Amino acid sequence: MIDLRFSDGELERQRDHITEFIREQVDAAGADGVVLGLSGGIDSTLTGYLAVEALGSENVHGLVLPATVSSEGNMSDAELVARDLEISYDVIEIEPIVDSLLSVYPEAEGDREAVGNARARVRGVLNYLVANHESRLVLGTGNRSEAAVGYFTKYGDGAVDCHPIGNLYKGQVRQLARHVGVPEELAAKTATAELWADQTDEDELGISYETLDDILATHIDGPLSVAATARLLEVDEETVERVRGMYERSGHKRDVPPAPDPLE
Ligand SMILES: Nc1ncnc2c1ncn2[C@@H]1O[C@H](COP(=O)(O)OP(=O)(O)OC[C@H]2O[C@@H]([n+]3cccc(C(=O)O)c3)[C@H](O)[C@@H]2O)[C@@H](O)[C@H]1O
Ligand SMILES: Nc1ncnc2c1ncn2[C@@H]1O[C@H](COP(=O)(O)OP(=O)(O)OP(=O)(O)O)[C@@H](O)[C@H]1O
Ligand SMILES: [Mg+2]
Repeated sequence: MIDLRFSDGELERQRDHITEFIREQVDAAGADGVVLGLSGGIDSTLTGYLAVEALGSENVHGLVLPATVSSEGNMSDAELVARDLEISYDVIEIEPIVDSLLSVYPEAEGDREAVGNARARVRGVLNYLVANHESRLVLGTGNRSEAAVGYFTKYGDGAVDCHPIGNLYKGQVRQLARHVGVPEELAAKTATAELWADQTDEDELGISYETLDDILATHIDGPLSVAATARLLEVDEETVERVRGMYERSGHKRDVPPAPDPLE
C-alpha cells in the first residue's frame, strides 16, 4: 500500500482550489449557480458541500431522484444533506420516466445494465432541465478513480458541465469530505451506484478502492511499469493488468466523440 492521504495543509489547499474552480466555472459561463444530483453518497455530498462553500446556499439547487431500487436510507441522507446545507431541492421519482421509456421499447425490459444506465441518463435529463430553466451549470460528482476505469454511465452521470472532484482518488474524496465537515456516517458509507438492487462499486469492479487507487496512482497516472507496480504494492501482475485494461477500454468515455478527418 502507498499513502495517498493529503496532509492537513494539502487538504486546505484542495478545498480552496476546488471552491475557486467552481466559482471560476460559474463566472466564466455567466451562470446563476449550479444544480447537482444528491444521492446520499459521498461523491455528491462532498461536491454539494464544496459548491455551497464556493457559491453560497442560494446558488446551489439539489435534485434527489429516487428510483425503485434506491434505498430509503440513501434517499433520506440525500435530503438530510440538502437541509443541512440549506439549499433548495426537489424530490422527483424517476421510475415513471424509466417505465415510459420501456413502454416504447419493451425489448430492454429486464436488461439490468441497460435499464440501470437509463436511470442514470434520466437523471441527467432532469439535471439539464433545471440547468436550462434556471441558467445554472450541472456539477458533476465523478472522481478520478471512477473516471479512470470508466465506472460511470456515458451521458448519464457523465453528462455534466464540470468535475470539481475529478482529480481526487476515492480515498481522498473520503478524506476531504471529513475535513470539510461531512458527517462520519456519510463519509464512511459503502459506495454504490444504486442502478440495480444490491449493487456496490467494489463488488462490480472486482477490486477494493484502496487497491484501485494505489494502482492508478502508481501505474496509470504514475510512471511505474506493470511489474514494478505489482512489486511495490504486493499485488498480482494480473490485477494491475486488469486495471490497465479497464482504463484502456473506457477511453471512449473520457474523449470527445470522434469524427473522420476532413478529406484532403
Ligand atoms: N470502444 C468504444 N468506442 C466508442 N463507444 C463505445 C465503445 N465501447 C462502447 N461504447 C459505447 O458505450 C456504451 C457503453 O457505455 P455505458 O452506456 O456507460 O455502459 P457501461 O459502461 O456498460 O455501464 C456503465 C457502468 O458504470 C457503472 N456506473 C454507472 C453510473 C454510476 C456509477 C457510479 O458508481 O457512480 C457507476 C455501472 O454500474 C456500469 O458498470 C456502449 O453501449 C456503446 O454505445
Ligand atoms: N438517487 C439519486 N438522486 C439524485 N442523483 C443521483 C441519484 N443516484 C445517483 N445520482 C447522481 O449520480 C452520481 C453518481 O453516483 P455515484 O454513486 O458515483 O456517486 P455518489 O452516490 O455520490 O457516491 P458513492 O460513489 O460513494 O455512492 C451521484 O453523485 C449523483 O449526482
Ligand atoms: Mg452512489
